[in-house]
Amino acid sequence: MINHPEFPNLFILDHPLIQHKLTLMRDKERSTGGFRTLLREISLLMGYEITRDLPLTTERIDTPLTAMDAPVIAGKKLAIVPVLRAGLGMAQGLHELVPSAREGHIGLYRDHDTKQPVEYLVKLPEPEGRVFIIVDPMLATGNSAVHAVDVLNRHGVPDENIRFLALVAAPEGAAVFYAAHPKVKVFTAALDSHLDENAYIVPGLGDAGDRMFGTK
Ligand SMILES: O=P(O)(O)OC[C@H]1O[C@H](OP(=O)(O)OP(=O)(O)O)[C@H](O)[C@@H]1O
Ligand SMILES: O=c1cc[nH]c(=O)[nH]1
Ligand SMILES: [Mg+2]
Repeated sequence: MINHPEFPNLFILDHPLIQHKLTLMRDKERSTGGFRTLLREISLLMGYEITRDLPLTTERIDTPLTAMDAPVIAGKKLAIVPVLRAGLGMAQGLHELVPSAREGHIGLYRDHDTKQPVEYLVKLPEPEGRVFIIVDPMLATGNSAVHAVDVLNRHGVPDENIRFLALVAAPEGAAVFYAAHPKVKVFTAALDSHLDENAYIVPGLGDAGDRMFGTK
């Protein structure tokens, strides 16, 4: 994991398997089914990386041979919050790692002309004592990511209890997000080159929602 020198809250997950799977996903010939499978797999690997620092405690258990104090994850409970639609594919992978995690949903789409997020659904679990992981494959202008964190703040979740997991980020969006929420750590597999005139990430992977669901 590499902390980006320009954005103190941005971490690049450079594990070879994550990088390899991202390359397969970027390929425009990848089928809808292949894209969806890869998004689940890569999210599982990314989830493994970003949960490395979860605190452990011990619990007394009995093995078939003896009693022991065995390690278990301590403290805060997790909530996974996909930003609809494409975040749903990432949430699936994380749930395989932490089946007991609650799941909230934030429905947003980017307005074609203004590039501002339009909210159409918010449904979230109770905030108390919970760490929230927002998942959305694309962080382009950063407007949707900032909006999603604002929604959680209004719900009573402080920035310290929020993490953002993206697959690909643009420098423009990383800067916008850092300015708005410097305490929220962003984890991504790649920081790409730039945004094009339609605010798509270059080289990117296209429209993540459309590629995952086979829409246009
Ligand atoms: O950083 P931004 O410029 O805000 O762009 C990123 C957003 O765009 C995509 O969603 P989209 O609006 O395409 O909705 P969809 O998932 O329903 O296709 C993506 O999944 C993010 O939510
Ligand atoms: O490149 C981009 C930018 C926004 N949303 C996407 O799905 N892809
Ligand atoms: Mg889309």
